[in-house]
Amino acid sequence: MMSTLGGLQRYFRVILLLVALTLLLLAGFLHTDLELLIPLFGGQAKGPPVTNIMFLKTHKTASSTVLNILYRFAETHNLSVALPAGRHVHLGYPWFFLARYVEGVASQQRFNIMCNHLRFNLPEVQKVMPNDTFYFSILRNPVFQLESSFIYYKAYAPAFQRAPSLDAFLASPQTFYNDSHLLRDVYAKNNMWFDFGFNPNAPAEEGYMRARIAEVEQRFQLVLIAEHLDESLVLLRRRLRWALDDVVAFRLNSRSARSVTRLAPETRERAQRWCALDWRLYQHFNRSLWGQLRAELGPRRLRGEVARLRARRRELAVLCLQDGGAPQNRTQIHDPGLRPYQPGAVDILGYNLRPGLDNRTQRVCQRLVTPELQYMAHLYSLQFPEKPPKKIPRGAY
Ligand SMILES: Nc1ncnc2c1ncn2[C@@H]1O[C@H](COP(=O)(O)OS(=O)(=O)O)[C@@H](OP(=O)(O)O)[C@H]1O
Repeated sequence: MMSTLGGLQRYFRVILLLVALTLLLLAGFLHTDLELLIPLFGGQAKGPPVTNIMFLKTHKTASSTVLNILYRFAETHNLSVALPAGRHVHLGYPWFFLARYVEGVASQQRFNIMCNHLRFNLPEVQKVMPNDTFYFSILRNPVFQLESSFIYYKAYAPAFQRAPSLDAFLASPQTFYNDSHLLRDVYAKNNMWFDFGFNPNAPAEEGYMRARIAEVEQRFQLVLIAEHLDESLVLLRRRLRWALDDVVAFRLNSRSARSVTRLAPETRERAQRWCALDWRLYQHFNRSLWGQLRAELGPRRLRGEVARLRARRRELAVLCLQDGGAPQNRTQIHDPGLRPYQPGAVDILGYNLRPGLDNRTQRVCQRLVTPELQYMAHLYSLQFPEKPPKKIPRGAY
């Protein structure tokens, strides 16, 4: 009798193992999102997808790539976006955000998604966004963020105009940077700190920095890190309970290699000291991201999720993009609607779509590669068909 029971138990274990293996194989074949199966085994992913979201779009931090994710989600789910009013292309930046910078704010109670450039000002944001809004942002290593800003805003920021190079600027920043030019020079010092609504010229005192970082931590449920964008997107996806395809994105708004300057070690150290507030902010949230990843996923699961995200991105690149998926410079992008804004002499890269795509695929692919300004103008026309369409500033064409 005992041996018959033991035999039956073994038999059931083998059957269970076979069922689990079959499910895994099927999921692989059908590209099924395994997390959809996780609730069956008592895992996470409870509740509907999060649809009320505020993304603080910091500058030169991969934020246009994240914005594309949000615009696509808004468009495919018919959600309202708090877009800049009238002919504007951002929400009052570099002034503190005010609710009246949003188109239609008087007639619409609240919006689902807010993600255009603004300087963070919580009480005014709360006038536009619902109480249960998910707040998140993104930071990048301030050394590379500053290097990117220096080239991108060279012709615009007085501090950069006067400096012959970033090396020269950082060797003697006070020669070029003047507090009284703050509005145009916000890109020249602690720009991410400024975007969060803080004073970029404040002394880097420990107590002050700690207090401001605590404020950010209290309001923002997540801060992504550009150097670890895929890991960040895995976590974002978990928090928002979104599908894998919702967070897959191509790299947008990147410069050609010829526009990127290699920095000497002493220039990097100077940049860290010059942007000490940003440096502290970045270090804190980089540590915090990895702490959350360890606690919520662990290294094996994280590796798996990142691999799936990258595999899907490669698949979409093969499906959608011409030229083997490599980003192209402005003269090589055939469709003006896909050509990103080009400030000054910088070469900002974009993509060409593969010709002959069927309508549905074309729509999916086009959304993935539409630059920020063109996408904003498109959403604006959908949301406000009665208003004159947004004009894209010169430089995009
Ligand atoms: N996926 C991913 N991973 C890492 N880095 C990325 C990614 N996507 C964009 N980028 C880089 O982000 C820079 C552009 O940042 P933004 O889009 O925030 O710029 S902007 O403020 O909206 O103009 C720009 O940096 P630079 O090329 O150094 O200028 C992009 O290359």
